[in-house]
Amino acid sequence: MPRFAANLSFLFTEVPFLDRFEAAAVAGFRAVEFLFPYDHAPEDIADRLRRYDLTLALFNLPPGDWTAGERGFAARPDKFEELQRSLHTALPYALATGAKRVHLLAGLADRHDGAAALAFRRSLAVAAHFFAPHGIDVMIEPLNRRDVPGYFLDDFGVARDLIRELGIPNLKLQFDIYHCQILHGDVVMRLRELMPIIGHIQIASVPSRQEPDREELNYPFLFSELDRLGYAGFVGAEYRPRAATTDGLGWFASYRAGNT
Ligand SMILES: O=C(O)C(=O)[C@@H](O)CO
Ligand SMILES: [Mg+2]
Repeated sequence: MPRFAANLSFLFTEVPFLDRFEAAAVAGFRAVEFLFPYDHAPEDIADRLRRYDLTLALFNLPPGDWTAGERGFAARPDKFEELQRSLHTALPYALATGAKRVHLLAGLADRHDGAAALAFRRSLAVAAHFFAPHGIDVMIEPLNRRDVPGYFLDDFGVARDLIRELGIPNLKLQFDIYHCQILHGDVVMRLRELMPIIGHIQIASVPSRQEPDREELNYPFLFSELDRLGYAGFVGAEYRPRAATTDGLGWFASYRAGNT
């Protein structure tokens, strides 16, 4: 049975960020993830995790100025120093919380631009080697072009080839099923092919990015496929609830008891 993590940047937004940990625990989650913890001290986040007996599955490295549209800088040759600083910003959060996965955002850049491609490879290697001594895996996640126009990493095949070519053991794929379905479809065949390099999975309905209980994808089938494939990692619930978060947790009810 998949181990679900509530994404606290998307779910339980009815309450302030630090109160979402309790809300997730009360709803039956044993793990959480979120985009950015940087408005809070690492100790405050670690305290909430301890208090509610939650595992932090994943968080993102700093993205730059998110409200101004920045989406990271791994593929930005002009922002290599910022990328290096971002690793040092994130590390205390990972150490304080015990998180074993971080997501490295690629940034907005042309995938066919040679300098951007080179910068991306270098950033992946630098980030993976930076986190390796701490037992932390670095994820890269292809994002669909409709939600994030101009994002450098918008193809699962490109991500796969890069991870395989670089061959760094703690560099892995963040397989967001929502993005995969929009970009390529054929989700099950891709899960089967890519399982050896997948470090984290996320879910949402397609196309609305809401609860994984209707629309294009048959999530109960996908969850049992993850079991058949022996996936032992986390599945992040990264969707925008249609109404109150707790009203939309019907999809989770039958998994709740087994979510240890
Ligand atoms: O948008 C997504 O999907 C994510 O997982 C985010 O972390 C990208 O910023
Ligand atoms: Mg995602």
